[in-house]
Amino acid sequence: MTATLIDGKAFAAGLRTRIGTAVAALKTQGITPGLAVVLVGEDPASEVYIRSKGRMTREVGMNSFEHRLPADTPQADLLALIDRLNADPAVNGILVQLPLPRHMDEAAVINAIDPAKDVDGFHILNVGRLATGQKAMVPCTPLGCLMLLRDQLGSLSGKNALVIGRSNIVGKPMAQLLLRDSATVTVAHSRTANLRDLCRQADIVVAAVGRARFVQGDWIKPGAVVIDVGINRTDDGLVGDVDFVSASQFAGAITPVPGGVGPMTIACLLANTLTATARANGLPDPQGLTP
Ligand SMILES: Nc1nc2c(c(=O)[nH]1)N[C@@H](CN(C=O)c1ccc(C(=O)N[C@@H](CCC(=O)O)C(=O)O)cc1)CN2
Repeated sequence: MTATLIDGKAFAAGLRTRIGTAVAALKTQGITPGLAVVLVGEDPASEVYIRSKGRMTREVGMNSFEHRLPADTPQADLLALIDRLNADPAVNGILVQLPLPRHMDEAAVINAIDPAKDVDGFHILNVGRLATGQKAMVPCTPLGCLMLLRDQLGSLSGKNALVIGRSNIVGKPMAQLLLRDSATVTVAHSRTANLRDLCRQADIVVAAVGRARFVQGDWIKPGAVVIDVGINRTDDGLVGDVDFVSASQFAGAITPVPGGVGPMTIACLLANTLTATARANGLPDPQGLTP
């Protein structure tokens, strides 16, 4: 079998076009969504990501506010900036780019963001709302994976889904979203025994383990849908957590790296900013952008 390629780049472009249309309609009502992105320090990958976020925010017609702080910024100064952004009516979404410098308490910083403006969906209130099936802001990468899976499979109900990785950003919210869609979900991680056997039973594999080419082709159940969240910089360039060449021989469909999940992360950030703007203005959630 040779897998169908899931083109996340094209899907994300289509999503951004729909978002742009919705933003244009909001503007006729005098509402312009605004997204504030905060970068502390000079991590080169983060620099690339926030540049792309700024550019794509402007391309869909939203206002982009970029805040760059030096790596040795005291945490109190970052919290003071977040307070100002929370109070600013022109700002509908706030994102603090991760990772933060080591002297900062990531949870304290994230939980200082107004949950209604938490377009990353990392605030403890949004985490709890997602876990209990309430209306939440949903983390961008797993939301993007869910959109790709639904597009590929239609219904996820009754599918065996294996999430490899238990991070707060991807693994845990991904498991919640799959459960919400009535998949039967297993969460595996670096200490899981018999990972290969678990993988061979999965109709859906979401790999977010952070190890280059970790998931081998012969672990994949023939016909399974494989979503690769990994972004690993190696001597061969950027590779995912799945050994793409061998997995393509077994999977029914698979995301590439680059060009798979990554572009969906930024498109879903814009989707969440639009959703936050609609909610702040008492409007219904935009269609097809929330789980
Ligand atoms: N506050 C947040 N911090 C981080 C998040 C997040 O969702 N919120 N996720 C990642 C980084 N990230 C967005 O911030 C991100 C990662 C990758 C991509 C992407 O488009 N990747 C491309 C490849 C780009 C490259 O060459 O590096 C792809 O996969 O095709 C976008 C956003 C950690 N921090």
